[in-house]
Parts: sequence; structure tokens; C-alpha cells
Amino acid sequence: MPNWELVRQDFSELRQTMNGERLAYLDNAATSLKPKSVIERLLSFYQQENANVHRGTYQLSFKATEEYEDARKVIQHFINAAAAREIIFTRGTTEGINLIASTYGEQNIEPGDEIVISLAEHHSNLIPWQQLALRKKATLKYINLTSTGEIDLADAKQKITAKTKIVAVTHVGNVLGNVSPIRKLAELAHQNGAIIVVDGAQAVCHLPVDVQELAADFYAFSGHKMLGPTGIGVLYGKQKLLEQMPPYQFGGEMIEDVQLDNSKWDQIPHKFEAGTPNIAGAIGLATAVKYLEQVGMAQVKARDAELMAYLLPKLMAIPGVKIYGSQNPQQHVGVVSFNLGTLHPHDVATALDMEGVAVRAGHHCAEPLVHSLGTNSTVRASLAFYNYQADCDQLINAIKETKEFFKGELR
Ligand SMILES: Cc1ncc(COP(=O)(O)O)c(CN[C@@H](CS)C(=O)O)c1O
Repeated sequence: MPNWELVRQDFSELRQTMNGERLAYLDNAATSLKPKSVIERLLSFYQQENANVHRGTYQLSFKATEEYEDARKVIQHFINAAAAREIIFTRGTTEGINLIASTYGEQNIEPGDEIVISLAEHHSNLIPWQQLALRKKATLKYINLTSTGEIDLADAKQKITAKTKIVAVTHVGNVLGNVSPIRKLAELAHQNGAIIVVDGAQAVCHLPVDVQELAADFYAFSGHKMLGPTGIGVLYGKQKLLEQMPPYQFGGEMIEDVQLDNSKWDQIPHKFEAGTPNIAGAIGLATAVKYLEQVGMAQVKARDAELMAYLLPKLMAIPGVKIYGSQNPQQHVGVVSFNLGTLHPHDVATALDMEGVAVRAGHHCAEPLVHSLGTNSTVRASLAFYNYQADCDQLINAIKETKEFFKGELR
């Protein structure tokens, strides 16, 4: 088991104070912190190795190209993709899902077809499908959730039919933290001739991900949520699907031959990587993956569970705190959303910030889900393996102080 105190020392951002208090960073679902190794790798690339990739005819460019393509292989092995060419570098989860909707979706959705998503979706895995359905006069259907926020498989079996062309679901929810039964949903989709798109944004930094085991046709995630830099993400796609899809964007890098009246496209993955890619971002992301592999994803998963098992009962024990979703810590991977009586979540989050505790307040880009919980917004605490029990205690104490401060308003 890693020495978690030593792990924390890799994250310099944790060593600061905020409003005179030690920083308890509990907004990891929004973006994760970056270990020293990632920051140093970005610096060394720009100091010593920076050059454009794929086209240069000099050593510096060959080296940058080798590093960039090696990064692709690192990601391939991290999620157990069958081939490196199935790894497309994007800006993040949002771009990855939009890429599928704009290419595979435009190519394959016809009027009357059905697209099935769940009520737990983040806007990035909801609006692309909603707008595609509107453009194509197709039908968008939502799989209901159980009372504890899990995907209702019985409802999924009703909603996924022979009319379904695309199923798109989150692997881990960013509001309630439930893990979706991806393999079972993939089987339902495939039995009905549909594909499954998985939003992995909140999963890759908490769970071991094996896209072949999940039977995912596409799997999208963001580097910045898994210790990597912003502006880099990954779209995994099955080779046979990617090869049949038209390009997402047009320009340099993605061509084989350009004539005056038409052009031919490069092979995958470069067909989907128009223009100069985020070279440093990809190399930084690969460094983040190596860090996670050094800690161990099984150890990360266990640490997350240990911290949530410590935090949730203490949260639930505070009179006036309403927990959304399950009361079972094991159902909360990384995140817990709550409210404090009738106080506005923004007021609560501001008060917590005064105590050095960083959390998120709002609808978390999941408005349909949050509204289905009977509220417009929540406070959300989201953990990572580099947090520790003292962060949880600081949150609990800050909530109690917030209660005291607002006691005249608290009902
Ligand atoms: C499940 C899920 N799916 C997609 C996204 C979008 O990731 P991007 O890197 O912004 O493209 C996110 C990002 N959710 C952040 C910002 S809203 C949160 O605080 O919950 C997500 O949680």
C-alpha cells in the first residue's frame, strides 16, 4: 500500500493556506491536482524538446513525434485498448463526445431512430445527443435512475430496443457518484444492433478501466481530471468504427492527398487529429498515467473507498445535512452531493471557503439530474487519493461552523 503522506508531498498545491486556513481541496471532480512529475515533464518538454510533430525532417521533430506517439501507447495500455490507433487525442471529454455525435451520429442516425442516455448524464453527454436527435428528427430517451441514483436496468431493458442506434452513458456520475453497469448496458445495446458511448470523465482517476472488458465502442475522458494538464483528453474508439467514420475537422496532419476538388484522408488516429496537436499535453498526460500506474489503480480505488467510508457517515450525522443518492459510501465513487437545510449551496460553499475548504456548488452541468433530485443546486465534495482524513474533518468542522453562523436562517 502506498505511503499516502509521501504521495501528498508530490502535490505542491496542497501545501498552501486559503483564507488563513490549511487548504482542503475537495473539488477533484471539477479538476484534479497535478503531481510534480507532470509539471516537471511539461517544463522539460518546452525547455529541451519542443518541436512540431510528424512533418519535421530533423532530430528534434523526430524526438517530439516519438514522444507524442509513445504517449498514445501509454494511454492504450492504461485502458487496455487493442491498438494505439484506437486512441484519439482530443481537448477533453466534451470534444470526444461531440466528435462522435458529429461524425458517427451524422452518418448513422436517421429519422425515427432512437438515442438512449441516462438521467445521470453530464451536459457533455446529453446536449450533443439531444441536438443530434433534433437535427435528425430522431428520438432521445432517458433511462431512469433508482431512488439511490443507480441506473435502473429494468428500465434500460425497456428503453433500449431495435430502434436504438446509440446508447450513451456515464461510467461514474459527477453528482451522485454511482458506477453504471457498463458491461450490461453494452450487451443490451449490442443485442439491439446499437453502439455504446461511455463518458469516462469521472471514472479514469478512480477505477481501473478496461475498455475491452467493458465492451465499450467509444470511451471518452479528460486529462485534467486524472492528474494531467488541461486541454488534452482521449477518445477511445473501436478501430472498425473509427475507420468507417468521416473526419471531425479538416486541415493539416489529417490528409493523405489534397487535390483542387477533393481530398483523401489519412489513416486513424491522425484522420481525427487535424492541425497541430497538443503535443506537450499528450506527453504530460502520459506522465500522469505513469504516476497513476506507479501508485496503482487498485490502490487508488481502495483509498477513494476508504476516504468516502470515513466522510459519508460523518456528513450524515450532522443534523440538517441532506445527502443525495445512496447512503452507502460504496455507491459514492469520489463524490458526495448534499445540502444544508434551506441554505443556498453557494452560501454554504462560500462559508466553507472561508474555512479553507474548496468544494463546488451548483447544478454541476447536470441540470436534469439535479432537478430530478428536487432541488436546483447542491454542494458537492469530491475526493481524490491524495486527500486524507484531515481534509474530511476540516469539511465536517466547517459545515458545523457554517450551521452556527447561519443558525438564524437555518430551517
Ligand atoms: C461526467 C462528466 N462528463 C463530462 C465532463 C466534461 O469534462 P471536460 O473536461 O470539461 O470536457 C465532466 C466535467 N465535470 C466537471 C465540470 S462541469 C464537474 O465539476 O463535474 C464530467 O464530470
